[in-house]
Amino acid sequence: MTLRGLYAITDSQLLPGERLPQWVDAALAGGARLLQYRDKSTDVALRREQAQRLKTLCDYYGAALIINDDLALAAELGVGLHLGRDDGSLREARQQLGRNAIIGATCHASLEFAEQSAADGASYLAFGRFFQSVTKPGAPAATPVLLEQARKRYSLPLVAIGGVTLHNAPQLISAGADMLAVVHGLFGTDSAAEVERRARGFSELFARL
Ligand SMILES: Cc1ncc(COP(=O)(O)OP(=O)(O)O)c(N)n1
Ligand SMILES: Cc1nc(C(=O)O)sc1CCOP(=O)(O)O
Ligand SMILES: [Mg+2]
Repeated sequence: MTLRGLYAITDSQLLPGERLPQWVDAALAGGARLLQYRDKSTDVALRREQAQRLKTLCDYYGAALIINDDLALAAELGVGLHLGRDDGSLREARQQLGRNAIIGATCHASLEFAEQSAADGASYLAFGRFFQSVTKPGAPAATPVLLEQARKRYSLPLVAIGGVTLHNAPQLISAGADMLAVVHGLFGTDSAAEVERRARGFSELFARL
């Protein structure tokens, strides 16, 4: 699958109960290509059930599901994985999930992290945060210039994350982002129709720029 376009990321506080599948359905209907299940709870049964439900939705829309942090759950469902700097070995994850699995790596604002992640077998390199983030205000800051430098150095897909909105998205795509990873700027609304409208807006930017 081509890693380009909107990368939707879930948030358990923004999407409680039935809002999770409904808002995700809207994001996928609006064109999101990747969906990350990001849930920091320790309720294994609930996480398994929710991830399975999201996988069914992704399959329907032809999108790819990525699990945040949890190699065991990704392996159980046969889907992708996103790992941060302290979330375990990317090499081991690649070995376990196989060469075709999508495995993403957090690189913050560091080309050294990017170098290491590329060598360890990452499918994409994620940089951020580019703007003030409601979801993760303490994440280290990155700039579009870094994205331009990474673009020159890597042919791997580049993901931009952190405070991304429809308003600030074009400058990240112009700087070289292949995917925009978005939580609040996509799901932070009380209306599923608005989620779909935003998702379409992001998707159209990739068609245009
Ligand atoms: C696409 C993408 N990029 C970065 C992150 C952040 O991962 P991490 O640093 O491990 O932080 P948590 O998301 O686990 O809080 C991400 N999840 N997705
Ligand atoms: C999970 C996460 N990681 C980040 C990083 O910079 O590594 S920023 C972030 C939160 C993204 O949510 P929002 O779109 O609401 O800002
Ligand atoms: Mg993590």
